Amino acid sequence: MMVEEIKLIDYRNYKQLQLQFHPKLNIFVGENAQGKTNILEALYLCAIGKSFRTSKDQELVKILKDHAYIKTTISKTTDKTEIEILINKESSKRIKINKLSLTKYGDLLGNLNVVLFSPEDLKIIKEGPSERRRFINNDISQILPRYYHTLTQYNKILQQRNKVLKNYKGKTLDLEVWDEQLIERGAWLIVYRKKFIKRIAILAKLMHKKITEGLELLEVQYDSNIKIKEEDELKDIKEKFKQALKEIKPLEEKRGLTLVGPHRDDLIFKINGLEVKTYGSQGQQRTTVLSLKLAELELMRGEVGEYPILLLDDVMSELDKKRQNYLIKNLKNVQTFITTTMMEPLNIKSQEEYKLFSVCNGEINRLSLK
Ligand SMILES: Nc1ncnc2c1ncn2[C@@H]1O[C@H](COP(=O)(O)OP(=O)(O)OP(=O)(O)O)[C@@H](O)[C@H]1O
Repeated sequence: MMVEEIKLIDYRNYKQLQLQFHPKLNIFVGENAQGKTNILEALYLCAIGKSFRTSKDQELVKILKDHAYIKTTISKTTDKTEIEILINKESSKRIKINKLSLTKYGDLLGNLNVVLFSPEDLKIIKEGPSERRRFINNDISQILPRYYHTLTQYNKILQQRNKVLKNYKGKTLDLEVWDEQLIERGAWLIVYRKKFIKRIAILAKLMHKKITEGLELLEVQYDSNIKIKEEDELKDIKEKFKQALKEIKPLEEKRGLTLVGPHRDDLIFKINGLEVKTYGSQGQQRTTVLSLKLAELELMRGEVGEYPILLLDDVMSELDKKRQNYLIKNLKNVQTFITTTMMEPLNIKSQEEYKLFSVCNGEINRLSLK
């Protein structure tokens, strides 16, 4: 799939903008704080429905304005889709697909698939489990919108269950109603995470092996606090989740919190048997993320039948020459959007293969390289 065109009105530092994109490679070059990432953010917003930088939609509206408008035209092998988002500073945003308003924001997912790679992604390796869960959730939700709906329901039930636990005053607690619902949704989420992680692990291992010319073996493992096994199916997972809740109940009553379930899942990354988070060098951590991103592209293509678009926000300068070349070489069939402050690291030869845009203070001009 590809984005043919974007229109922005009063979005971030753009007053009015209309751009036609190249089907393969689009490069945004400019100094710091000119509006390069804002373009990538607008594309991401059309795919996921929220920014990757803020949870506050009002921040996306140009200062001193009341509304922001974003429109993208997406073309796929079989059809075209128009996504429009109107953000009002005072109320929630409105989304339209082919002129029809969406009632549920989750229905946006799957219309435009995206993989984002930014320096922030190192958090997937370095920081706490919530970053890794976000990575898993974002990806599966794009491939399988039902996953997003189930996750939303699970989180609501979890909140309610936690409220009951928090108000526990030493009486016998009857959590059965909450447990049933939690297990129903939670086990389903675990099944899909298990499938997703198994596939991403195979692909990431392959990518990593190629990038490191066979020197490093990358393993991605699912770390669930419900002791599930490879062969477990939905009914086994439900049973184990139920048992785990039963065993942990006294501690949950003491702590006033739900302590087992997919909201506590994690991922483990290992290179040649050693955990990347603890023992990996900066370079190994970056390469692990690169392998993961390339794996995401392949996985989405396998599921959706078309490559997602790829947003590379300021990451090229962080990779060494070998990895940059590997990345560019592997993106032949993927519509890619790159932001950069310098052109040199990109090492792209033919002008036919890309569109180059210069970004300066919320204005964009097309450039050609001499
Ligand atoms: N709501 C807003 N209204 C007006 N301007 C905004 C708004 N939000 C951000 N900006 C401006 O957008 C610019 C930042 O844009 P962006 O994050 O795209 O920069 P960039 O070109 O990617 O920079 P860098 O190379 O430093 O990452 C800043 O000048 C900031 O003041």
